Amino acid sequence: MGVTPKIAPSMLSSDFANLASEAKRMLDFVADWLHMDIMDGHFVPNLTIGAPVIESLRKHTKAFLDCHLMVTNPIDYVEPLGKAGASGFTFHVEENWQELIQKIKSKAMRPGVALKPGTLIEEVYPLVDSENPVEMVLVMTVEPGFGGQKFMPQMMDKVRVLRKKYPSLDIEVDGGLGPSTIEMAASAGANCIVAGSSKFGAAEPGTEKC
Ligand SMILES: O=C(CO)[C@@H](O)[C@H](O)COP(=O)(O)O
Ligand SMILES: [Fe+2]
Repeated sequence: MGVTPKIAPSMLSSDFANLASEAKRMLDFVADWLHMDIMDGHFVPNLTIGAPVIESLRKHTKAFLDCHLMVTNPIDYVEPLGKAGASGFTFHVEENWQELIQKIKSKAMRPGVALKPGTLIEEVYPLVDSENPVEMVLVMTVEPGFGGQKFMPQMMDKVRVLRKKYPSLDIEVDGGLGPSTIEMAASAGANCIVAGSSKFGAAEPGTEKC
């Protein structure tokens, strides 16, 4: 694509007791967006944060809060997250996507759809081709649920196919991205890179964008 990808540190790897200062540290060094993983302990076997935490963080930053919903019934989260100040609302492919997209937009958030490693790429086409489309596709490069897992390079085929079909779509990759994998994702066509453990584990998260 030839553009510098956006970097979205996953706050899941931050020190939650110091969320505001951790966010500031990332924004000062490297972050374009802050990636917020919302997990309900049901859709995935991990429980993280919800609207109250987004609301608290919003008081400390104007940054784009890129919320990745790993929950059963994401529609129940639209209103509270909209009120809390979320910027992006990315849900995993599900049947009632039309209503979901409409509701997300009505709360002034940016809708996105996420693909687990086992989800076929064809499943997102209707959501991107719709008259009321999602504005981003998130390609998961690990199984959802936890930070610090190993990048799955075979997911780059999905990124390449999506980039070819949708030249101006935002394509985000999420899971196991770091110095040795970011280049592979960017050259496949990803223009938003989520990086959790690699950024928070680094003494210096780096000033480079990619
Ligand atoms: O959505 C998820 C995990 O389900 C991610 O956003 C991870 O939190 C990314 O962390 P790293 O793999 O970069 O450590
Ligand atoms: Fe995520």
